Amino acid sequence: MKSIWRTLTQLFPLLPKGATPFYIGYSILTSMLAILDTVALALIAMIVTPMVSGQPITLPFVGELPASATVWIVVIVCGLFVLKGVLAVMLHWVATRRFARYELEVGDRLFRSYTHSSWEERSQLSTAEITRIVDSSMANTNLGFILPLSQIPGNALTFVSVLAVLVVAQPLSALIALVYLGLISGVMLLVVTRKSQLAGRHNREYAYRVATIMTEMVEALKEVTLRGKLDEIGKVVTENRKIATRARANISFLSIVPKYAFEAALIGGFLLIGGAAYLTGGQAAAVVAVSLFAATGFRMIPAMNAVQTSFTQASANEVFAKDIIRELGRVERTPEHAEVAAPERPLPERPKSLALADVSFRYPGSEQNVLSNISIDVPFGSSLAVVGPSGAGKSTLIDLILGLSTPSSGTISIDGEPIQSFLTEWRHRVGYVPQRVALFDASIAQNVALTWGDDYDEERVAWALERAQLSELLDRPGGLQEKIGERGVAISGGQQQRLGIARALYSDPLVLVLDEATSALDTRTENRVTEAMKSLQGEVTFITIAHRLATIRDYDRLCYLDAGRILGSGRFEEVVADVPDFAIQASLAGLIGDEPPAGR
Ligand SMILES: Nc1ncnc2c1ncn2[C@@H]1O[C@H](COP(=O)(O)OP(=O)(O)OP(=O)(O)O)[C@@H](O)[C@H]1O
Repeated sequence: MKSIWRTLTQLFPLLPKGATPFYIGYSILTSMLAILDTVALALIAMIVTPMVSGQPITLPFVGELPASATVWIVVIVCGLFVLKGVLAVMLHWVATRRFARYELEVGDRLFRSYTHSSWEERSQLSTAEITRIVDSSMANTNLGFILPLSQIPGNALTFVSVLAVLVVAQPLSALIALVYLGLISGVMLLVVTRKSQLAGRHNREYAYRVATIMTEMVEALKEVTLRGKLDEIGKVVTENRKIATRARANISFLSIVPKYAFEAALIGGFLLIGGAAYLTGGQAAAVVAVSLFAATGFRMIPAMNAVQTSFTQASANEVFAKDIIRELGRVERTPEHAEVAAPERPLPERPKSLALADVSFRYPGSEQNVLSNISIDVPFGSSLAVVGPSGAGKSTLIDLILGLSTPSSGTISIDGEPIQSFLTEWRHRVGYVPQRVALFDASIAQNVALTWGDDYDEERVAWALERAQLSELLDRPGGLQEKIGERGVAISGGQQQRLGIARALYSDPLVLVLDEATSALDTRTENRVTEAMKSLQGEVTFITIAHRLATIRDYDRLCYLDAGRILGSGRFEEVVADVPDFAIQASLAGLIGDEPPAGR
């Protein structure tokens, strides 16, 4: 219980403006509805004894009434119950709408924080984790944690006020009911709440593992199928699902246990209270005590049950509330504009050069620099190729140039102004073609324009496809509107890569960054693509990572990276002359004489 309270008090300050007063107001209104219940029950308690004995009825503030007024009092009691029901439904309707609004707002905040976090932070989260944090965590917190807890004051008040009625009418019965029901409640709270907390944690953890394994399996579906690993994955999924489903079964079971335990307790209460009244006042007293306990117990027990159910539900979902606290806490610590700190300036209309000055970079949590003291000047309109062995830091360098990562030290600037000053526009003007183009289940045009709607320029899509030597796709029956399937399964690897090039060209790039962008193309198609892109030279700046050296033979400048340092830079022949390892590669590629330069 302590833990639930702590979680609730940590959560409230992080929720949208107005949420805390609303939740408190909702709790108070629910509690006030409980008063209607109590008034109705108090009326019943006041007419029970006169009904049995046939004496006149005495009501506070009203005075004495004849026994014939009983019928009217019963009508008033029924009216009060109906009124309470109607008001409760109306209140719940308003509340659920408001809760949904808070859920949306918090989800949006979390998603914005994800999209505005640093590239390194963003790339560490899996699809399953993002979905859980942004979508299901707040839904579960709202419906499974806050809503049940806000019902507790009302139900607790019902219990206390009905008990007060019993205290006035039958103090001994009230004392017995309090001790007896209190004991049962205490045991329930201790056992059921703790077990629910554990089941909630298991459910969240193992359901998430299942979602992660599924995503990984789909990513590697071909290899997994070929190696006959689908059954093995099936077993791992089943093991994890077994724990998750068992946890959900436990939550469901634990939420109904109190209901039956309290119902059984009602019978025990009759025996205890009836027995005590019989021993102290005889049979008539026993009948009155049992009738009173029946009237009050039928309200007290459901109220206790509701309190317990609220605790069970809140315990099972506390783990989601803790997720929200952790994530929203992180949002507070890193404001959403962390990445783009200052108001941005427009990018110079005709920028002259991109300069990296003494740039070093290390990944968060890593002890070593991946790039050290990199200085390069790239005049706009020229071409730069980054070459070097695997793991040298080429892709990391590209991420820095793209403005995705920020240097640990040193600066990247355009005409002397750090790229952070116009980061958003800079990113828009960079056309990036990765090794593996990420395609989605939409039309060719949508994939080229990178849009999930229909706000694209058909002519420009066709132009970009033509430049990328992909006009063949326009001949398909559906033309630009033809769907390419999930992850582009309906087109070949080379077509996927050219579609990536078309996507980069579509956005009118100032710089084209190609990361092994033609590796899946046959030599003829690669030549055609290279030739088509050459026509852009002078207008567009090319920055390319290439292992196939023939593609970058004519580049204005090559930069050879090894272990994060530049070992040589200049035109192709200059790097061949300066870097023995590159000379060997060039020789193996048949781009220079059979032997690497003598003495190297
Ligand atoms: N997110 C990351 N966290 C920590 N280290 C990383 C991360 N990404 C890459 N590295 C490390 O940084 C170094 C440079 O990696 P990078 O991908 O830039 O090399 P590369 O030259 O592009 O390699 P390749 O040609 O094989 O693609 C490697 O040692 C790699 O293990």
